[in-house]
Amino acid sequence: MADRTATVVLFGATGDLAKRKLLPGLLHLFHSRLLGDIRLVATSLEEMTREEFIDLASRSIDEFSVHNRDDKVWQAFAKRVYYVPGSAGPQGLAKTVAEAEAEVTGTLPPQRLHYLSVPPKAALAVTRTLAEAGLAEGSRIVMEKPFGTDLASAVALNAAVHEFFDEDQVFRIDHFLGKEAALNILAFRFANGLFEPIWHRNNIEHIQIDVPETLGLEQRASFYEGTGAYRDMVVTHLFQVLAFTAMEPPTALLPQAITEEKNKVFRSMQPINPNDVVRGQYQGYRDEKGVAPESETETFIALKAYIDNWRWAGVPFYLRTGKKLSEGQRIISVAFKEPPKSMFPPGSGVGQNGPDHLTFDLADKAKLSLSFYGKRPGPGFRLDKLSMQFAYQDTSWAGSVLEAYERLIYDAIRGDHTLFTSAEGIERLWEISEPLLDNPPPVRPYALGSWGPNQIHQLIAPRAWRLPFERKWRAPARD
Ligand SMILES: NC(=O)C1=CN([C@@H]2O[C@H](COP(=O)(O)OP(=O)(O)OC[C@H]3O[C@@H](n4cnc5c(N)ncnc54)[C@H](OP(=O)(O)O)[C@@H]3O)[C@@H](O)[C@H]2O)C=CC1
Ligand SMILES: O=C1O[C@H](COP(=O)(O)O)[C@@H](O)[C@H](O)[C@H]1O
Repeated sequence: MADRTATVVLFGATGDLAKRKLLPGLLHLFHSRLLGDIRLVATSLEEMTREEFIDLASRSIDEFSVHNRDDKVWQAFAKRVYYVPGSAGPQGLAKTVAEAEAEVTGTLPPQRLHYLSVPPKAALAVTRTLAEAGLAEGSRIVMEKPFGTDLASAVALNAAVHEFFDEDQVFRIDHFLGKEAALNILAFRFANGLFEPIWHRNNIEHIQIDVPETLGLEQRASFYEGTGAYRDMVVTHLFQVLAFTAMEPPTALLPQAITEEKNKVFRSMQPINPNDVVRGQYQGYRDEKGVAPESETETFIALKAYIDNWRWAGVPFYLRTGKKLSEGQRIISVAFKEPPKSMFPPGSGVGQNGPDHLTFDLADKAKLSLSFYGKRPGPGFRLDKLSMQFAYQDTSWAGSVLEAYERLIYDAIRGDHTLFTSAEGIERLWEISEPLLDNPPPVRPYALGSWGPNQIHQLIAPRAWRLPFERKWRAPARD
């Protein structure tokens, strides 16, 4: 496959995601030579020339790429970039793709990958355009989340997509599943004999999946107003991460095996009870450009979820995410049960700093830590919370990390579905969301830079949110 060329047709090429992640990611894939030659056919609603788009791409890469730009590589890539506005219609698109592929050599035709980086409401129109342009057959299509906005729309969207594309051509992307740190959950759980034997309700008291953001709307008000934090982050990323954390050992590192185990988790999830949900809206949100003055869209959500199976019955999973919060973090905390009896006398410190935790930090510079009680040196028996920590930055692999979108585009071009989500899984997640979507609790205001509305403490009591950490992570040796 490495020498098979690819044509990436990027819809929504002038949008936020394309500028921040996809254009820098495609340049990096081209530079890394993981794939054969790449052509990019960019398209959006904006009327602009090819030169103007290349200029936009160049500026985006300068601003957002995490890799150093090599000018020679950029010049070579820019020659492979084409632009066609949506107004050119299916024929115009087909013509530009033909032009882009005209000089491609090789025994096999280029693998076409259509990336739909467009708002959910535009996805269907784009699939129709592709079919009318004769670009559906033999191609692969990447669909961005959220896949629909509720069960009915997800079912309709899947059915409509299947009119033009077979399921094996469809790659529903969830970039959290492409993050190295998320993949490391699988490695940690299933490549070691250490933790899996205790990874269940007998030993685990609760789990937190906490993804606060300091970011605001970032010029995405029109998208966000109709979406909100639950659809933008929970029904997508946080539930997918939950599935990696909770699933049974898959029989193989293969798409069907992984998808089946994730779907079993989703099937076992109890419907989300609106009484177990706190919705919030940051103060000033309604004054943002593009936001309705009486908007009820939540910019924050915290909830309690249950997986009703043998492994997890009765273990609460607390999920939290929101905009304009105090810190940007992506943390999974696994809280272990405390020992049933303690020989240590009151005042010795045992249990005073919460339970033992295994913590996955899903940041780009991923970390992992295990906290436990240990003895403080000196006379008597004073206990304190200690931890063992691992950071990718401490290893010689730090430079090998592929950004999540790079990894997933690479997989999609090669036809590997392992890290993509299935129609069945998505529909089940909308199904368990119905009670909440039908009957959402009121949105409560929260201060900018806070951790959300006060009600979050009642939601988790008698436990406590782990973020903010009182104790700092050890700084990685290398940065
Ligand atoms: N931004 C992010 O951080 C992330 C976004 N996503 C997902 O990516 C998708 C795009 O998001 P984002 O880039 O933020 O959105 P933007 O609103 O910034 O960009 C959307 C792009 O789609 C184009 N577009 C809009 N309507 C149509 C249409 N009917 N036909 C063709 N093109 C159209 C827009 O063109 P024009 O500008 O000319 O109107 C624009 O280029 C969404 O599904 C979102 O959920 C997923 C993960 C992260
Ligand atoms: O999908 C989305 O994810 C980003 C957060 O992703 P990250 O990789 O930067 O953590 C979020 O800001 C955005 O609202 C959402 O659409």
